[in-house]
Formats: sequence, structure tokens, C-alpha cells
Amino acid sequence: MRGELELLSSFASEVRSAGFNRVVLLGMGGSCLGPEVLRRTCGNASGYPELSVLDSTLPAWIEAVDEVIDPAKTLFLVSSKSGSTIESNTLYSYFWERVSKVVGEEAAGGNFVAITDTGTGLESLAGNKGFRRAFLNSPEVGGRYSVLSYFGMVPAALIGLDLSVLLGRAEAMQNACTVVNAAENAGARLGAVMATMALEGRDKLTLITSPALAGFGLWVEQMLAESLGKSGKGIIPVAGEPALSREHYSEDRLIVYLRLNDDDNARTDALVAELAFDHPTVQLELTDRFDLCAEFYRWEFATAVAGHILGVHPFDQPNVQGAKDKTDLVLGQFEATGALPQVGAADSAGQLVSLVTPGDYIAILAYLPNTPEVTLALESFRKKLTEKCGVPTTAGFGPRYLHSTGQLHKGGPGSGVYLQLTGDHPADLAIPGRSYTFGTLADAQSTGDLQALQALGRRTARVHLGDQPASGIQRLESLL
Ligand SMILES: O=P(O)(O)OC[C@H]1O[C@](O)(CO)[C@@H](O)[C@@H]1O
Repeated sequence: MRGELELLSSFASEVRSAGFNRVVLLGMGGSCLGPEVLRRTCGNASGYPELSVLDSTLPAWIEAVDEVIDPAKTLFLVSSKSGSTIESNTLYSYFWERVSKVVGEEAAGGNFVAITDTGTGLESLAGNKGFRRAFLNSPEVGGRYSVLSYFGMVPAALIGLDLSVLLGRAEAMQNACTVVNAAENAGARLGAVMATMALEGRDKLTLITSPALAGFGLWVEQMLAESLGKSGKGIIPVAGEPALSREHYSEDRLIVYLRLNDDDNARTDALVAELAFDHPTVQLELTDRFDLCAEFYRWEFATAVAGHILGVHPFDQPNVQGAKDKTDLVLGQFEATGALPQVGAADSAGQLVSLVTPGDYIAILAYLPNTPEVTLALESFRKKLTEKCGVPTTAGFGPRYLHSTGQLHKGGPGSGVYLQLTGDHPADLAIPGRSYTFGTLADAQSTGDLQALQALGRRTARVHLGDQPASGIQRLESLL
């Protein structure tokens, strides 16, 4: 990427002078989580467009973006390594139509940029439709390892982040990961610790961060879960967990504290100091927010090392396809009959909780709007679940988690207990060129994943929360 700095900075200037005030990234998993963490952690420089990352098929998520943009002044990054991911493709179709209606079909390409691998259908589409630019990556870099390539660096340049500084930090970490003595190698050391601890039964890697780094968990979840959660093995990333009192942290935890110098660390320092009495604890120091890129590199390296120690291939994701296949079947059924299939009897939330045993984790799979109310309700629910059941919880929004922890759920150890939460779609949205809506697609994805989990004999329950998801979660919590 060093050699591309000039190109990226002149592209960022071109976008600013063209009058774009927003950049919307359409992508999933490794094609969007790095940029989302950079956005949340570093924000955009003044005078640069704001970045929104859209990685959902839920109509409520799409509407929340659609409502705040002026399509004529928005640049869309269609970001997909394979160029064939259903979420990115349908979101592209939707926003292509929106922009075309405003600026005309002929001119719409000026509002679109492709970030993809060489030779994909997305590269051809970009050429055929006259996209402003296509940034082509090497297929040798896997999706979740791509944040330091065009996938992360194009959006970072567009929001005015100093790429030279970001890459400098990554390069410094790259050097620190060339040290031959593993104990002194920044990445190998972390990888060896997390894998060894997992083999000793501490497979719940509990990430605690300074407040400004809270977003990092989103990226690291995919890194660990998709890279290591296979062949019945894995490390369970526990991120964004509400703080609990000491006695509620089970013995299967490794604590990793990502600490940003000069942040408001009083609460996290105190929590980690307490937990360090009972659990092995790793503390990683960041001098400022740009060190995020050093951490990206460190964790990529560490994950590859951990894969070697655990005896799994860190660069594939063999079980993701299973849920995609089931979703295709469900959509096929919808197209043939006009209705989605009924899901076979899953347990109720109460029954599910009664099945939890020590060493498990509870994963909340939320196909819900990501409003502050829902987020708060989920946080409180997670706290209560751990207090009641004594095990860690994870929480992911669907379909985002399908491209992150979804691999671990299906391919990892059988210690997961899965609670799927779904809701109504009060205002559904059509997908141009398809016979189903976004609401139907999201429902097919939740059904497909539930079926995939059930087919593997995983413990599951689904609860439909209607049109008031936040109060639905509160109701569930009150039943515990
Ligand atoms: O960049 P793509 O090809 O759209 O894929 C998105 C994500 O889907 C997966 O291939 C599978 O979930 C991830 O590994 C990847 O990051």
C-alpha cells in the first residue's frame, strides 16, 4: 500500500472537489468491519465526507442510511472481494436505482466505486456501468485479513485519515513480528498465549478495551471466529460484554485488555486489575488511536500462529457456505410458493437457558434494528444472562454475524447456545430485479442460519419480538 499513497490521496481530493458529502460503504465481513472500526475510532477529518457502513439486509438498517443521505451527493463503495456476496449485490442494486432516479442512469456510475479482487463480476460491472473507479486487490489476501489493503485504506483516505501514519504503525508492528524468538515477537507471543490458554480450557477470549477502542471487538470477532472456529475447535471472542462483578467471570476466560493511553481508563483499569487476580491477563498498550493499525497487524499474525498451534487452517471458512446454501433453499421455496417455510420447533428462550452448563457460551443472534434502545436492551439482557447462567455471552446483529462469528457457531466447539431474535419489518423495501424484498431476504437468512445450526444439533431457540424489539428484549430479561 505504501506505493499507493499518492494515488489514494489524489482520489480523496477528487471526491471532495466533486462535492460528495457522504461515503456509504456497501459490504460484509472483512470488506467492511475494518473501515467501520477505523470510522468509529478515528472519525473523519474536518472537511472530509462522513462514512456510513451498511452491512445489513434489514429494511430498518437500509432506511436509517437512506434517510440521512442525499443520493446525488453520496459516493457508494461497493466492497466485496468475491463480488458475489448477496448482501452487497442487493444493496448495490437498491442504491443504483436511487441514484439513477436523481442523476439519471447515464451519470449514476460517477457515484459508485468498486473495491474488489481482479477478475470478479464486480470488476466487470464497474466497467459496464461506468463506475468512477475500481480498486483491484490481490486475491491472495483473504477477506478478513484485508483491512490494510484497498478494502480498509480507500475508505480511510476518503475520510481524511493520514494513511502514511496508519501504515507506518502497521509496518512497525510488522517489524516487531519478524523477531525470531517467539517470546519476544509481538504477534507470535499473543497467538501462542491465546492458543495455549484455549487448549488449557480458557477458550473464551474476553476483550476489554478503553472506551475509545470499543469498536475493535467487531473486527477481532471475525478475525478469531472465522479463522479458528472449525473442526470442532476454536477460540470464542467475547467482545462488547457489559462489565460484571468479579464472581461472574467464569474460569474459562483469558482476559485481553486493549488500553489506549490518555483515554478515560479509570473503570477499565479497575476492572482489569480485579480480574487479573483470577484470570490470565494480557495488556496491550496503544499510544494513540492510529496504533489501531498496528493492532490489526498484530492480531492477524497472532491468529495465524494460534491456528498452527490449534491445528486448524486460519485462512478458510468452510462452514459459512452451509448457512448460505440453506438461505438459497429457503428463498427458492419462497419463489415457488410465495411464503417462507415454517421453522421447525426450536426451544423457547426459557428452555434454552435451562440447557446451559459450565463451559458454554450464549450467543444472541439479533435480526433487529440497531437503534440505541435495542443496543441498550441487549446489553442489559447479556448482563442478566451471565449473572443467571454463569457463562459469557456474545451478541451479533444478523446478517452481519453470518460473515463473522457464524463460522465458529457452526464449525467450532459444541459449547454454544444460540438465541435468535427476530422482529417485524414495518416498512419493507423492494430489491430491484428480484422477486423478494429485503425483509424477505433478511427473514430467509435468519431461517437459513437457524436450520444450519439445527442440522448440526446445536442448542437453539428463536423468539419473534414483533414491532417493539427493545421492549421485547426487556420482557425476555424479566422472565429470567
Ligand atoms: O468480500 P466478500 O467476498 O463480499 O465476502 C464478505 C465476507 O464473506 C465471507 O467470505 C464469508 O462470511 C467472509 O470471509 C468475508 O469477509
